Amino acid sequence: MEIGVVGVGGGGNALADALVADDARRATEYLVRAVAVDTDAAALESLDRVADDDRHLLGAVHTDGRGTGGDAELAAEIAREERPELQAAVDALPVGRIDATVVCAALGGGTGAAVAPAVVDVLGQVTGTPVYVLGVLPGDAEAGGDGDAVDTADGPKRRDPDAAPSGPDRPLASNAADAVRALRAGADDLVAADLDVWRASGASYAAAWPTADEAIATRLGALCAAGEAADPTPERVLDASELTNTFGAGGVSAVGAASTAVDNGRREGVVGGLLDRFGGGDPDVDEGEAVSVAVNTARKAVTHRLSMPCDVASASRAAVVFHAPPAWLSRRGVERARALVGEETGVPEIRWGDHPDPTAESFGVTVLLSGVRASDRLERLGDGVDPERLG
Ligand SMILES: Nc1nc2c(ncn2[C@@H]2O[C@H](COP(=O)(O)OP(=O)(O)OP(=O)(O)O)[C@@H](O)[C@H]2O)c(=O)[nH]1
Repeated sequence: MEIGVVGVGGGGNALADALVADDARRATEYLVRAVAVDTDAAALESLDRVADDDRHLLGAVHTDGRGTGGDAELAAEIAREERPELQAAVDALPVGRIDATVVCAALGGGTGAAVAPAVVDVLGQVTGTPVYVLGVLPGDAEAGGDGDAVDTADGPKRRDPDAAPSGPDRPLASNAADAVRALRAGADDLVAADLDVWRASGASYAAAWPTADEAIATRLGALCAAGEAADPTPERVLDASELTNTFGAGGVSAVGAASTAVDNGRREGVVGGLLDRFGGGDPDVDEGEAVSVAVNTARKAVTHRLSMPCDVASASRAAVVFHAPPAWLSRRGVERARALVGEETGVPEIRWGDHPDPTAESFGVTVLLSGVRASDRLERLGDGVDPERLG
């Protein structure tokens, strides 16, 4: 699936940047273009990957380029007043070449929470293709009730911590709850990611940002790239229409991933690389071991490694991508792993694709669960979001 990406706000743009980096790391391209919009000039400046011409500062008159400091009302006003600028920003996406647009936002931020729904609305008018949101939920401790944000200053410095306007502490949880409802109503799906999944106990949230962004980007990347892989030929391609038909089942979506290190038979060093060209590089893999690696990795992905904790049995659609050296992609292993995802989720038909990659050093499983309708995590957010009532 080829996608356009729009990053919104500090966390959203860090995630968009991570997606561009993931796309660059893969042999298969899936990301056509990424644009960034923000009310914080320093955060825009600090991006590594989004092209300079694709970075757009909004609301400079209102915030002096310093972000809204969590003020979603101000951010909504900026989005209303500067709709033509939003329109111009997303006009850079080559809509004829993309299968879907992914809007990235950290939903606790003022800009992420209130500008992202406006971006979704604008996109709905300019593209005829689905619009999905990749939304980062604020961490539990970070957003322990409105205004109870923890200090994140010991994490990596992306922007000037004194630059945000003074004002009430950031209402992370209520911003995020409102944003989940607005985005789910406006977009074709919301893939939720919870910062707590990546935060080491006792560490700051800021320290978890780069890990979370890379992991979330790698998951979406694995799903999108699977449909574009051509050489060696996959057994089955999970193409754009299958992914589109998996997303959007109501509720929200979550993506799980796990990997197990395996031997790809490749030899090390320059001489080893040359030898690999003349044969070899195809290890003898025991069928029983291939099956057990596939099943155990799939179990981990769907039970412990979801982007947001949720009741997997409440999902109504699922898709799985297997990414591994060709010798490890045994038909029986893939079948058993799919069956396991079916048993865990109760979804009768598991869509799937494989991505044989002779250079892969692990057996990777990525699982998309869509139509998730039970999640304590969402129910605890702000005034409580009932996934049953979303979309
Ligand atoms: N994943 C991730 N989350 C981030 C990052 N930076 C901030 N966050 C989280 O995002 C939330 C705050 O939103 P920001 O993105 O900083 O704010 P914003 O959308 O720019 O909005 P303003 O309030 O106007 O600054 C908190 O939950 C942070 O922990 C990041 O680089 N990556």
